[in-house]
Amino acid sequence: MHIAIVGNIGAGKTTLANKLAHHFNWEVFLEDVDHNPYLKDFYDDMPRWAFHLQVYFLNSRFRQTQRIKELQQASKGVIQDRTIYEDAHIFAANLHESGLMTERDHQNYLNLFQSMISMVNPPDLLLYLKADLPKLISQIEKRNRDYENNIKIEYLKNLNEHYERWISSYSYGKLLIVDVNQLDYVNNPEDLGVIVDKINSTLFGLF
Ligand SMILES: Nc1ncnc2c1ncn2[C@@H]1O[C@H](COP(=O)(O)OP(=O)(O)O)[C@@H](O)[C@H]1O
Ligand SMILES: Nc1ncnc2c1ncn2[C@H]1C[C@H](O)[C@@H](COP(=O)(O)O)O1
Repeated sequence: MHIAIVGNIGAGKTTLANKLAHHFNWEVFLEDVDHNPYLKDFYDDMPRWAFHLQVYFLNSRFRQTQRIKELQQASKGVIQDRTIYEDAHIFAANLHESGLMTERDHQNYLNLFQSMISMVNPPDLLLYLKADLPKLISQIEKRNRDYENNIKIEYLKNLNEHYERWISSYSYGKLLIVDVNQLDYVNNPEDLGVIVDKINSTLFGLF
């Protein structure tokens, strides 16, 4: 079983991934943000570093999907924090449309993505954490990563629009949309229970 949690920056993916992995006693695969050699430079100068960052994320996410495949073959459950699909359909697409990645770099990137994607298994369940801008902003502030302090509201808004479009056409497998605007699964165990029930119902038909 493989559940992938998707959503905008600050939506609460990592927090939920850890809690669900604990609840189901499954392996968790997180994004390795702290060792990313391009992220800080990217936020300082997006046009300069967009392509480098996307290639870095694509490769690290692809390697992760191959490790997830091995665990699935061993019948182990996996919770994944963010997917390779988001890199291409959300982030790279947004950078290109916003004029922050050139047509040439975007085409080059997409060719690489197409070569890789045929070797990626979609998750059994895609769990989309839907959050409005005020929730995203307050949670990014709460996390307080210095390089994210200057993220523009427009950037988050554009990403949210890409998420809405992508999710409305997602067809690789089961999909669960959870509106997290009013949920606080950090402080309220009942809110985590609401999500666990929805997952059980979508995946196993329980409840
Ligand atoms: N539903 C929630 N309610 C309250 N705080 C949350 C919620 N989800 C996440 N947080 C807090 O918001 C911050 C960002 O969450 P995080 O899981 O790192 O988001 P993401 O991985 O989607 O970028 C963290 O400080 C986390 O404790
Ligand atoms: N593909 C990506 N392009 C640009 N930025 C990305 C990409 N994937 C992740 N990021 C950024 C967004 C955040 O600043 C960090 C971590 O993501 P988070 O949503 O907080 O888990 O990396």
